[in-house]
Amino acid sequence: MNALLETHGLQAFYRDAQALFGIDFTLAAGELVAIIGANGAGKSTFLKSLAGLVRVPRETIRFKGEPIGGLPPGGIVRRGLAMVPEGRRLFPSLSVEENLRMGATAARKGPWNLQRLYALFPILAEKRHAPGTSLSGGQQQMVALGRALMSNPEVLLCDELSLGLAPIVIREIYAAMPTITGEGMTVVIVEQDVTMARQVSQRIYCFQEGRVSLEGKSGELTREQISQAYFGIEAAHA
Ligand SMILES: Nc1ncnc2c1ncn2[C@@H]1O[C@H](COP(=O)(O)OP(=O)(O)OP(=O)(O)O)[C@@H](O)[C@H]1O
Repeated sequence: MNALLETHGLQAFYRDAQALFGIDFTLAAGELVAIIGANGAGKSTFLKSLAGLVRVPRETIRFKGEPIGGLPPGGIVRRGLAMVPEGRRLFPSLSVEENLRMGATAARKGPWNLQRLYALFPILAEKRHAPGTSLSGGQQQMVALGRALMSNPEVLLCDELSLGLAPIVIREIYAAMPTITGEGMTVVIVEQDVTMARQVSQRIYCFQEGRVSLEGKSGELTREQISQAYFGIEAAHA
């Protein structure tokens, strides 16, 4: 596989506490890859490492062959990786449109602009002048996703888009993925909803206690393989 993004032996720490223990990961251009795993498995830490929010050694992450580990977050966005953080993190004092414009500060060229986003999520056009935090959870997630797209990334990193949302709203958000990937975007999602992860992704990595416990094509992994990798062998036999 020709890797667009790869990690080799990626380790990450919070002070003395180790959260990742040598993650090997590859992402080809145009793929949608899902990372699943139980709470505390290290999924968010992994995405944050890719986005420059957790400092890691330079050589452990390569984007287009160039080492980018530990670069400042702004430099990583300018290179073409954007993250949709867990919990949306909108700017509370800004309107929907102002929140979206904040994503465009990296000034990368590409197909995404306000007009395209409003076509993707028409409700955001209706609410463009409302404070971002006055929206429903699902609408806020659309703003968070839109804000990341406004930087016209090559790789979109999504941390738990479905967190706290009703199933119908989760489906609505994920319905936008084919349009997003149709533009040639490469996507990594962290997703607790394993059924949704299997449906939307081509490949899955399962993390367990800071390590990759399973990797494979989403359509080929069995439920048993996934639950063993997710919960650990003892729980799977319990
Ligand atoms: N800011 C932090 N300071 C110290 N330890 C942290 C911090 N953030 C995460 N950790 C620890 O790192 C490990 C991995 O956490 P992480 O949030 O990456 O897991 P996760 O798989 O994303 O879980 P969740 O689904 O709950 O978000 C856990 O042991 C967690 O307690």
